[in-house]
Amino acid sequence: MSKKHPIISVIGSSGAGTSTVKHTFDQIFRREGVKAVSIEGDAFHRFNRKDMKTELDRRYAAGDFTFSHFSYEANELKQLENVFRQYGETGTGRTRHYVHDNDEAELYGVPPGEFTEWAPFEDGSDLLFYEGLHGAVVNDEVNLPQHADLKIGVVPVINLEWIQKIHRDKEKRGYTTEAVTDVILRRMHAYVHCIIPQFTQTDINFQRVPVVDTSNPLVARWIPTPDESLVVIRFKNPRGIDFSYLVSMIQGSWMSRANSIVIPGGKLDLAMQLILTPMIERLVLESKRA
Ligand SMILES: Nc1ncnc2c1ncn2[C@@H]1O[C@H](COP(=O)(O)OP(=O)(O)OP(=O)(O)O)[C@@H](O)[C@H]1O
Ligand SMILES: O=C(CO)[C@H](O)[C@H](O)COP(=O)(O)O
Repeated sequence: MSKKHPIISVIGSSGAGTSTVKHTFDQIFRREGVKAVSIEGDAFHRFNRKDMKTELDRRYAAGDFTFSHFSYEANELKQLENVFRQYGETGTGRTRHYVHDNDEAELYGVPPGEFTEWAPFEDGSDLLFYEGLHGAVVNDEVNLPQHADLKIGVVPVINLEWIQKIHRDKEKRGYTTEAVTDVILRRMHAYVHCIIPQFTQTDINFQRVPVVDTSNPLVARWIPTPDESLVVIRFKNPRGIDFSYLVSMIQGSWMSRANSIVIPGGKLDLAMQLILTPMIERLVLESKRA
């Protein structure tokens, strides 16, 4: 936690929708005049695409079938923790980009599967925004949530998460369904051990639930739309959350537990604005007073 230089950490598996959620945050930052600097979790992968393949082959030959981008060891989590710590203390730090596809290659001038050079954050930011796989990991080496002031989980139910990943990886990154299915299978061990434990560390989880049949996610022809889904929003600590205000403002919503509200999928953006804007305002106000 850093009152002076706050950090927001948005955590989700690959294809969960963290980049989509970042868009909503960007709108709030713009409207509220908040200057944020951002980190993508993929910037902290340990290997470029070619070296990752070599490392995977080496581990396979040695009988390790559980290694993947979800594994702690495939990522520079200590470096990430150092960036969180440094930003919290001084408001400075650095990041880079992992380039996934040709569009990003054109944007960053680096081929797909490579990293850009490290570059310092712009000076004078109000907060740091992280979005990625590992922003709330606690293990023997790191404790990331202790540095973050607001932790958000983006966790569609698993069939939907797979559909979102398969469609995004096919359309934007040029992979086949079979290749994405292999990746999902290979990542399952680390999904259970490295990804999901984080969602008990998060302050708020947004869980999209389809209300159409997704029994076979591998053959779904499109991603269930917002109108074909509900979102469960769960607050770790419901104290101070004005549920009656939220339920009255978000048409069609209801409380399913004392700390959870269910909203129609199409109201996700509105719900995020209503819930997150005052939280972000408070973080920035307190940072200016610290
Ligand atoms: N609320 C939503 N409603 C409908 N589609 C969504 C929603 N959230 C995400 N998607 C779709 O799911 C796919 C994956 O989303 P996104 O790129 O945001 O995932 P991600 O978590 O950032 O993935 P990665 O970390 O691997 O880059 C995209 O095609 C996106 O349009
Ligand atoms: O989205 C991901 C993790 O969040 C990617 O799977 C990871 O960054 C590796 O990318 P690629 O398979 O394109 O080299």
